[in-house]
Amino acid sequence: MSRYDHTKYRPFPPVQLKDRQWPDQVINKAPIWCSVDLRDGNQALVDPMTVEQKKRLFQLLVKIGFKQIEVGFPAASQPDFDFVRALIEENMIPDDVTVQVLTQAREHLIDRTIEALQGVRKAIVHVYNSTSTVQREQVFRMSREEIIEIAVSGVRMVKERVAKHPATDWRLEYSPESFTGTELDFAVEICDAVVKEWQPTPEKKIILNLPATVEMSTPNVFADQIEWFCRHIAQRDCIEISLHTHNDRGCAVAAAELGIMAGADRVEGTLMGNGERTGNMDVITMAMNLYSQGVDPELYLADAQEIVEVVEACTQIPVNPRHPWVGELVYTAFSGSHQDAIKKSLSQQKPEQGWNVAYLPIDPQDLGRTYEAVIRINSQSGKGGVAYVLEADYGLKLPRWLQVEFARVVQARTEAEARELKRQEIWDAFDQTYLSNPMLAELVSYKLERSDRDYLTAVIRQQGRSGELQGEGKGALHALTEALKQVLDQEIQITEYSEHALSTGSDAKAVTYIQLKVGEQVCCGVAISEDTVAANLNAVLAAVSPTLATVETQAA
Ligand SMILES: CC(=O)SCCNC(=O)CCNC(=O)[C@H](O)C(C)(C)COP(=O)(O)OP(=O)(O)OC[C@H]1O[C@@H](n2cnc3c(N)ncnc32)[C@H](O)[C@@H]1OP(=O)(O)O
Ligand SMILES: CC(C)C(=O)C(=O)O
Repeated sequence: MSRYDHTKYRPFPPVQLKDRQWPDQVINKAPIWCSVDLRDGNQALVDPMTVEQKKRLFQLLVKIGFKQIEVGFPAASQPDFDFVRALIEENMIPDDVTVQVLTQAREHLIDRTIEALQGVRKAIVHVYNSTSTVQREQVFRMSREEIIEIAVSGVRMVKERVAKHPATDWRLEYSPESFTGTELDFAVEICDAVVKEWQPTPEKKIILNLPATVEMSTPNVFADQIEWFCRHIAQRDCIEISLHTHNDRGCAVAAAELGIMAGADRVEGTLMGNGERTGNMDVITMAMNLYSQGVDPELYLADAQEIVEVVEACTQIPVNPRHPWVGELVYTAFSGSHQDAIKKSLSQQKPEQGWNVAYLPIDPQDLGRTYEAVIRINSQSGKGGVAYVLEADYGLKLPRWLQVEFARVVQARTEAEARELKRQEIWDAFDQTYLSNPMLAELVSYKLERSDRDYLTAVIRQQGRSGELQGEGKGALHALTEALKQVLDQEIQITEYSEHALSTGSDAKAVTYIQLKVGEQVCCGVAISEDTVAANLNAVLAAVSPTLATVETQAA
């Protein structure tokens, strides 16, 4: 019999809430954020953070703008205790930041927790106990009443102890841990009992934190749980409802978002979602989701690279290159149709109309990323991407027909080498193909006499051989093609032509792109020169070079 047997699992029961209101809500302001990186994040690490690592991460959290930071479980270990002491004794906590600490509802742990907080200006003491059916029945083996008693006596112990330290501004947070696995009526009953014991006021609210300790359902069911809870809890005006979602099903952010729509005020989470098992709710993702909707997330995430570096250094967990908003590759398109759309959209942006770029939900520059990294070239890329690179880095605005031709050159290389081509390599390929190929014929000098017709005398060189061409026509280009017709003994027709300035100022250069039909053959040439006429002539010479090279006598 296979162990891979889904029938041993039961579906999560839906919440009976027919008139749910949350689906019509819109999030139009940031929730109260609380970082739990230094506690939930820390407790899930292979090697918990040292005091020094915790200090570094704390400073980053402050810089980002968190006003509430859970700094640890001081009764858990000496480093956790020492870190809280260091924050207080080294005066590291800004006036507008409140530190939060977690403790079980056990007397010796509460004593040690309060001891760690001696002298702090303000603090949130966070007490939890498990309330879910499975924990009550299998772990604690207690009745509902006994579980309520753990919570209420824990809160009472905190209340008695903090009363002895009136100089500190104390707040209480209570978590019915494993809320998602708790019957809703019981979650409300135990929280009502805690609220009654603590006696909060509308001015000094208690925080009731409803954790998806384990994510057990789709986020809409979690939102139903939150809306049901908010409707049934007593003294709602004295309570801040907080969420603490985990990512077991990969929906922690979605659950927190829907939970806010369902009436919660506050969200706990970690940077990049580090935390137990699949992690905590990722604050960066949720904050940037708000930002991308035009809502101020009230967290400053512009130094995304620094955030990634500090988190990686403190957690020893690398950030996935596909991580929402801050991953290395999340603003990069390799695929042709994406590149084409991004290139076209970017060129049409009007700041006064707001950001509206295909495939880029935000402007990467907001998070310190460059447009250069947006388009990278491999065998999935197309002409638009190649053209974008040449324009962004080298100012070349390739006409469409040349984009098509050069993209073939790049495609052949990426396929042959089975790898990405770096931007410099794209330029090198362009340069070698069109500009500095040793077999190209080039103009050494020219003389143009203008009257009703133009008379051109040009000295050219190709592969060490030089010679003179003479022709007349309407303009220099025409005169040169007429001269070349004689030499090559073939019809020459200019089928495409375009030119533009390459830079401005005294060192301005012109670039000419030309497509010719030489006999039945279509050939392209590109030339760059400070002299527009020379650029035009050289582009024609470049285009005819393969044919010219086969003519024995013409330039010898
Ligand atoms: C969902 C969460 O993330 S909750 C936070 C979890 N984080 C941590 O546990 C990290 C820090 N924890 C620790 O370092 C340790 O667990 C300590 C120091 C707090 C406690 O250690 P110990 O007392 O040795 O053991 P342990 O944690 O296994 O304690 C379990 C006992 O506490 C009881 N208990 C567990 N949680 C709670 C609680 N929140 N409130 C009251 N009692 C609790 C259990 O029923 C069990 O009782 P028993 O000894 O009678 O069987
Ligand atoms: C202590 C609580 C809030 C917790 O970490 C959880 O339930 O995941």
